[in-house]
Amino acid sequence: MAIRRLFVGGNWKCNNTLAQTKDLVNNVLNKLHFDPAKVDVVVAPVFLHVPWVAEHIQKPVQVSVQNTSLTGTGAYTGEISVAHVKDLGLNWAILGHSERRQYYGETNEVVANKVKYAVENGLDVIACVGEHLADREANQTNQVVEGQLEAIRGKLNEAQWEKIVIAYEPVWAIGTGKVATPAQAQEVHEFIRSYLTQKVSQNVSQKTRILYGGSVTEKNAGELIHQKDIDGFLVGGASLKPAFADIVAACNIVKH
Ligand SMILES: O=C[C@H](O)COP(=O)(O)O
Repeated sequence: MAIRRLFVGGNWKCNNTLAQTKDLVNNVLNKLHFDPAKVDVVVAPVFLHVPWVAEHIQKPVQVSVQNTSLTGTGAYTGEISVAHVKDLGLNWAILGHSERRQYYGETNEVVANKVKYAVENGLDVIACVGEHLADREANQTNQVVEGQLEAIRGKLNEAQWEKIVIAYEPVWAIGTGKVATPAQAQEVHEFIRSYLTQKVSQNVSQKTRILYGGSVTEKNAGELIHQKDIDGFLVGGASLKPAFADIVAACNIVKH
């Protein structure tokens, strides 16, 4: 089995005043202790705070955006293009988060096109997938996740998967305190890995990091990270707190 470097993403969503962001960077993120050979740590502030964070955060913590435009630069009022992200020297974007899908009408097709455009223009992408509670109750979890992955797969060639991290985030577990059990998360992660083996390649399947997201805290991170196919987390609420340091510490390991 390939050894995959673990990954902890902090998705700050639409939270924090600039003062709170500065406090989080100065007092939590710039005091993290981790080995970048073992774990990538990537945080995604609101767009307006990204330049300040990018300038003041200490490496090896990296900075991501939470969305990018489907288009390049030009007459697209309100959008932020991949070129703007690259211009700040940043390399990461979260795309297809369920909140983008749910509140901003991003379909599988839109998400896949954004992923393709971002990857072709040099970004690494945290591509989010996950089912709603009704899907899970109707035993449709795998079908929903497969549909989301199929749309993305249709736009990428095999080499481009090197720039993809998948985040499995069951919508019913996001911000609800209802974390998936380690067994529930592992089951879907295993499904995603086997999807990659069958539909892309064994090599991509072994190399691609698959993150879990949904009510991850310092209390459950330790057990979740030891599941075979969980390669890290995309953390929402807890990434705004000092507890984020404990989640990073839980992932500062080499999994065999
Ligand atoms: O992107 C992060 C996920 O939506 C998880 O959010 P949460 O940790 O607040 O449940």
